[in-house]
Amino acid sequence: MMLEDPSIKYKPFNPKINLQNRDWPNKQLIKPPRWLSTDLRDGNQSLPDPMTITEKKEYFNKLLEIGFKEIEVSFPSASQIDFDFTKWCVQNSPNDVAIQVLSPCRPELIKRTIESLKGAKNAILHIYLATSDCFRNIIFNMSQKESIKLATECTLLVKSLTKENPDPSYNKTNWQFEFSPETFSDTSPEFAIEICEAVKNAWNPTVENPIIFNLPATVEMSTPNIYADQIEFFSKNISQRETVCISLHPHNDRGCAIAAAELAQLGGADRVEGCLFGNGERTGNVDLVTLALNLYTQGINPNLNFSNINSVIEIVEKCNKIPVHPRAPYGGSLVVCAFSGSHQDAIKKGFKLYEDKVKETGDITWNMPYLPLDPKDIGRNYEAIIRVNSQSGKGGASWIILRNLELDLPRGLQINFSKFVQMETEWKKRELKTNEILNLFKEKYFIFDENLENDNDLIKMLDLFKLIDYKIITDQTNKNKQIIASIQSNTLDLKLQGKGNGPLSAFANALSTYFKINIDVIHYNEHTLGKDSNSKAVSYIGIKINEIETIIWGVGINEDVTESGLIALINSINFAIRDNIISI
Ligand SMILES: CC(=O)SCCNC(=O)CCNC(=O)[C@H](O)C(C)(C)COP(=O)(O)OP(=O)(O)OC[C@H]1O[C@@H](n2cnc3c(N)ncnc32)[C@H](O)[C@@H]1OP(=O)(O)O
Ligand SMILES: CC(C)C(=O)C(=O)O
Ligand SMILES: [Mg+2]
Repeated sequence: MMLEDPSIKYKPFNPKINLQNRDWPNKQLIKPPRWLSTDLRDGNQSLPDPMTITEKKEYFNKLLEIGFKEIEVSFPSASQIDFDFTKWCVQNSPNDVAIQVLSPCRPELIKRTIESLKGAKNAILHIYLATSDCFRNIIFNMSQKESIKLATECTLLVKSLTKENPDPSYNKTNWQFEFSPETFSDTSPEFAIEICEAVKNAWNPTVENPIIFNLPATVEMSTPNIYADQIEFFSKNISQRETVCISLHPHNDRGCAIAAAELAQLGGADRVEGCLFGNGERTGNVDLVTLALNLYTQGINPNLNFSNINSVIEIVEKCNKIPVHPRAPYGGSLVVCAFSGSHQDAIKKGFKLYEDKVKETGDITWNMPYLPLDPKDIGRNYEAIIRVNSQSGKGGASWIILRNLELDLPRGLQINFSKFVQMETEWKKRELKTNEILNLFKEKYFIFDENLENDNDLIKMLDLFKLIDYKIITDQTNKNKQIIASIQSNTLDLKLQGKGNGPLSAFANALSTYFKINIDVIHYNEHTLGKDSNSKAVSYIGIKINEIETIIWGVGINEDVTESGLIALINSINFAIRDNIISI
């Protein structure tokens, strides 16, 4: 049960950090960090079913494809799979990629770990020892002094077995060394410096080959500004800073890992360790996809390529056996979808302006309501952005019609169609899929293809009038038009005649006479469909019958623009017959 007064059980985190004049709040991120993927180690160790070798290989190859140059591939002393996979990496990783492996500060495990790297071109040997009071007291019963001694001895052991190892199987490797004062986020800042100074002295790094101090938020203890302070304090107080690479390893216990990683980079960090989509112990490691794409949307190349994010998600889900959350930043399946009407309206208008601007000026600067990233940049198409349910407005359905049928519906027709869509979503109590919307549109406005059997059955079932033939005669004296047209339904075969100042008004008059109604053409517009010489024309017509307020819409498509208008008019009559506005 939650306590009414949690302060009797939980104390506020206070790292007692002595940082005067902190610099990080005035800085901005201007370049990407060195990235390390720990998917195959920290991510893997947190899975209910750790990856098989086959899965690890597949994952590793995807990490290479994304562009990772440092990959923590295993904990070789943990299992034969990890050991064997490390050996596979030694054989198969490209020359410019460093494989990293982890071992606790336990000499026998360090020896086994280094064995797995025999023959590697580039390797990072990573050891860890928890340094916080809590861990030292509860787990190891070790004083600060004893911890420094163990860390130093283990570093010297690593040194003798790696960069100072005379064995030719080891001395050709380009060795880097990483030390993690595990639980750094809960460690006294002064003690973190003290133990890292001892390790640094033991390793003896150079500017060309710096030591990596990985400063993990093993457990996220506080708001991200505190982590940034801890990193800035470390960065300002560690000696020979130029021989040190400061690495971050934020976990996400409080849900702030992204912010912590970003602010801590401002605090002076050079490198970030994390996992794709934030897999990892408990609430996970920091999500490298989000960090990288956050940089990208600020105009900074992150050096990681997520041009085909779906292929990344596929591998991550398959190998981790954990789904990527539909709302995961950037990658989640629902992230580039708008269901709500006002969002759809804004996105639709934004796209229209953007596409026109690109066409006219070549300027591709992105400035889109609700979409911080162009979905195409990560391999997503625009079709899926707008989806339609009961929360949608006219813009959503008309976007889908535009994108799929190339029909740029006039506003009045959009409003008219959206009422049918609304009824359908409420009746079905769910989202309408693209095909359902397209079929609904075709059915409501009779956009049938006579070459399709199904469509032909519908034409017959609905008893629609079709335009069979027509002739336009121009009166040479007053330029008026006369139309002689044949229209046909299942039961009727009609020859109609009418006059007007154009083919449309002549046909409207012919129909008015036959149906004994008054037809007013209130709206007409047309555009071409497609871009080649065989393009068809589409016409949209809005009519009023007997001065009734409701506008009845018709759509017609034909190679000939005049004929498309006549078909649109016939379809508006079909619409009126179906809705019992006129009877035959
Ligand atoms: C924060 C992190 O993610 S750290 C990485 C954690 N990852 C893993 O643990 C995955 C792989 N681990 C394993 O396969 C196993 O735990 C092994 C092979 C490392 C060790 O297995 P075991 O020898 O059976 O020991 P066990 O797992 O029970 O570990 C506890 C022992 O290690 C000691 N230990 C724990 N952490 C550390 C450390 N950082 N440095 C040194 N010793 C440590 C404990 O004090 C304990 O010693 P004790 O048995 O004398 O009390
Ligand atoms: C081993 C270390 C770096 C770790 O995973 C952690 O502290 O979270
Ligand atoms: Mg970790």
